[in-house]
Amino acid sequence: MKKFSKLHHQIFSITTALAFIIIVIISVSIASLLYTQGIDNAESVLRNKNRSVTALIEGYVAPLRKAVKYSGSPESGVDHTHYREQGTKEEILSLFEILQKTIPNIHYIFSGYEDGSLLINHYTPPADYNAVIRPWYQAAIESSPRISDGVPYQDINSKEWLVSFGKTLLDTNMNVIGVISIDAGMDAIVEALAVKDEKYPTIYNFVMDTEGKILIHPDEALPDTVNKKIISHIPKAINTSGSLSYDDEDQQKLAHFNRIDELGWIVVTEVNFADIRHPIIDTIIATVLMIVIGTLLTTWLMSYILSSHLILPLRKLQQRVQEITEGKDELGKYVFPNNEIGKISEAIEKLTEKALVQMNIELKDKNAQLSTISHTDQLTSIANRRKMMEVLQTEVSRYQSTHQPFSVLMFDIDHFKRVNDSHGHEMGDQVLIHLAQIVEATIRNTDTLGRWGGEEFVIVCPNTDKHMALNMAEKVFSAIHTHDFPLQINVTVSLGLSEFTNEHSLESVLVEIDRKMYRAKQLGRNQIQA
Ligand SMILES: Nc1nc2c(ncn2[C@@H]2O[C@H](COP(=O)(O)OP(=O)(O)OP(=O)(O)O)[C@@H](O)[C@H]2O)c(=O)[nH]1
Repeated sequence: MKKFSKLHHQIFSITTALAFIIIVIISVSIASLLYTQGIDNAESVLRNKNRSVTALIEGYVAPLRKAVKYSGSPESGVDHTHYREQGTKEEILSLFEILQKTIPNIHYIFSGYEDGSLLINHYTPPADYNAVIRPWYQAAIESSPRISDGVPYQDINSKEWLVSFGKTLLDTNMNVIGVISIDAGMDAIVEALAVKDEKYPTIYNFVMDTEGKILIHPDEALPDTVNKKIISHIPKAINTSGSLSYDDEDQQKLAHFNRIDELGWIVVTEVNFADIRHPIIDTIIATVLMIVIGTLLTTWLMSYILSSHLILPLRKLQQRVQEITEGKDELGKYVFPNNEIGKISEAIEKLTEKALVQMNIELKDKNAQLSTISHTDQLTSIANRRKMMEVLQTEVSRYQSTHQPFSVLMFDIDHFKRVNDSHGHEMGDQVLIHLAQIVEATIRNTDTLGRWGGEEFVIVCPNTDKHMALNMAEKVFSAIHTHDFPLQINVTVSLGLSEFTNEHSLESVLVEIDRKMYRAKQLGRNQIQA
């Protein structure tokens, strides 16, 4: 039972070890897959957000820039070279009015001229106002002949953030005569940049210029500061976009950027790396946990099924073999399973039965040998005293039930000591053997000769009365007298005999015969006392 439990334990251990190997392999593969996928997902979220914000900015800015371009070009029907003339001034202001109505995002549209004058609707500049020294004017001069980059600034009165686009006005000789500029509110852009993401709460967007100076940022403290770390990772090639990661104050960041070079802006969408790592790790833990539980349950179930298919038949087989070897008369019902175990069971059973039969035969032989040994005198090979007692008891019992006569003879070699002393003990043995053979050959088949001890012999003669016993004794005497013993040793015996009667018991008849034999000795030996 213990061995089978061990087998069960081994199957369990092996399958569990296999399960762990499978778990480790699958878990590592799935974890790396999930990690890569998670990062890819986060990158794609960043990319899409960045693209949509960029598209929104471009969509917002495009009409403004077109308006700047248009209002400074001859297609507008206004000739700025005559900006000092009242008619032209009115035409310009009327154009500004129309554009402002057509494009609601325009906050201010105005033009400044080399003489420092300013043309703008609904605003009268102070007397000392000089357009030429204003930042928007300077920016347009710097960018000339193209439209200046979007320059964000905060309105002094309303504190509102605005972005300004300006373009130089040129005469036919390509000399600068002034600058036309449009200011637009940035609320829509700021709002678009500030939109949060549910999955990654730390995602935010911001805009910087090509030197890394932050132009628009949801954190109001950051505009005008320079982010050197990210700008060093962004390629210089114009209108490029891509993903990057960098370390910002112990925070690893993942970012996507989009250069809008006609504005001189770079739109960046970034997220704290920890923010994307956490959900990925959560997913990995949940998945690995499911794999562990699933694999362990499956393998344990398999181990249980395997064990019950393997161990149960083996247990039954063990029980069966035990019943056979213990020699149970009635064996329990046993159905041989229709598989290799069933075949082994049958073979073992046959083998066990065969071995048992063989064992029984050998046992019988051994018992017979043992019985012979225990009833035979080793030297003479005739019955020993134990056997003779049994024969006597049988005869006494028979006598008691049938009253058929039986007689007992007992004889002892005369002066046997002298034989030993003069010829040696081995010669004495030879004499004993010869004597036994002679007497055995003389008596009837139904009589039993036995060695009573030493040089004493007993003959039990069934169906023999005293008269017949005397005849038997004389025959024995004559045989001994006529036999040629080795070394011409003269062998005689003294014999006592009795017929068993009603007055006798086994003990008393033996005592009586022994006395008769003693008397024969005393009367000179070599004689019969009946
Ligand atoms: N060689 C041999 N001698 C035996 C055996 N058993 C008994 N003896 C000897 O038989 C002798 C018996 O001697 P005693 O009892 O003195 O009798 P005895 O010499 O035969 O003289 P009586 O019986 O008086 O005629 C002893 O010397 C025993 O050692 C045996 O198996 N082999």
